[in-house]
Amino acid sequence: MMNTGCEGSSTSNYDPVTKIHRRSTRRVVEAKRKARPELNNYGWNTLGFATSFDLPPITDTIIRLNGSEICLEEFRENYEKPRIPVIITGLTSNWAAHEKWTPERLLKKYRNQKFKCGEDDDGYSVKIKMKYYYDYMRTNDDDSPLYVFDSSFGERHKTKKLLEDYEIPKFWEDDLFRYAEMKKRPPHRWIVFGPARSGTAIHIDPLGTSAWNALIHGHKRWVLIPPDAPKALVKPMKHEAGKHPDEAVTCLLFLGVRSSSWPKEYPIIECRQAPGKLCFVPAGWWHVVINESVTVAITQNLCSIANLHIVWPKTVRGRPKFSKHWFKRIKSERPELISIMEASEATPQDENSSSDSSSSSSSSDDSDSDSGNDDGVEKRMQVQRKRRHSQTISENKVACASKLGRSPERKQ
Ligand SMILES: O=C(O)CCC(=O)C(=O)O
Ligand SMILES: [Fe+2]
Repeated sequence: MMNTGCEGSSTSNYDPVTKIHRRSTRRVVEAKRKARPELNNYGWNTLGFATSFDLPPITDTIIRLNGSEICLEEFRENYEKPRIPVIITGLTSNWAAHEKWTPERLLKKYRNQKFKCGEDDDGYSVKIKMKYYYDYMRTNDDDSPLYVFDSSFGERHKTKKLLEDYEIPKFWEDDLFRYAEMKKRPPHRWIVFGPARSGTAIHIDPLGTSAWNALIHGHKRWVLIPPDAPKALVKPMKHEAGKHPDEAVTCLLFLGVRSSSWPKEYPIIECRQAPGKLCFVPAGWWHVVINESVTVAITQNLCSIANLHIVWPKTVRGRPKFSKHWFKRIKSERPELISIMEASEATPQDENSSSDSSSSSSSSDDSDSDSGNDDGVEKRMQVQRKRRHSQTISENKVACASKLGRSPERKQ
């Protein structure tokens, strides 16, 4: 493990028991208090997942493609339009990120830069310096650790160079949100890094967008569930969710419990993602993602021609002010698309859309997430504002965990 250097340069700052610098401990404690105050008394490692949480063996059922062998039209017709999730190789081989985004190199270069690792109760970002988070990533034993999920790295002077280390792959260059003014458009790109057991709870991405998620370092496990699966099937009820209702670990335990009775009409896709592979999540698909180890990834959400008919009505409902601005820009830059937008408003909504308030995204506010919030729907982190449940179901969880460990039959 690399020497992170002494904060304050005094060796007395180094705690040989925790193997981290004392200031890291303090900063992490502060971030945790703000991001998840409901765990202050309960504790972050109470469930012992660091030693007991095992993912079941995987039956990897996702379609894999070599992106360098297919053209945009093929991708659009065969995968994007029919909304089929795929893992794509061959799109990131020339990215500098593969060299530059190891945890160690990120630490070295962005040591004193702050990244967002949560939101407080009032919706403000909780940020932590890379050097403290790095210590945390390599030493924590939390059940569901803090996760860096930062959408403004590309706008900050000291971190915007990260944009040079990757490029938008050819399949998603035509993101129609790019016609909106940068300051007005919804958050659309995130650098994401975190340790084992961190991840993203089950959600549908906001505003009917699709997403690509390119993994640079480590391994992720994905579970993807078709858009028409009812929320009650995919999400744990409050009484089943315990202290981590909106965490990836809980969702995976819950889906494991459900595996034997899973209805065949909603076939689950599971996969393991390795570095250099990119996961395409079509509009409307539920997904839960867990990191098997320390991972570093970049993800972007977009509106393409293929999902404009889904995105537009949701944007009108969810971001009325922005939608007016965007409509004007599309009208002047891509007038041929206006008919798709107008027709979509008149057509019945996509599968989960009546409940899509619920389905929508990581924002995962059950009451409404991609509707009714016109000023900053953050893809993942509004989840954290909803974590105010206090049921104790640890016995249930232990039962779930052991079942999950034995039961790989989640695939259909
Ligand atoms: O890498 C992850 O944790 C998943 C991210 C995700 O699903 C999202 O950004 O919407
Ligand atoms: Fe997502």
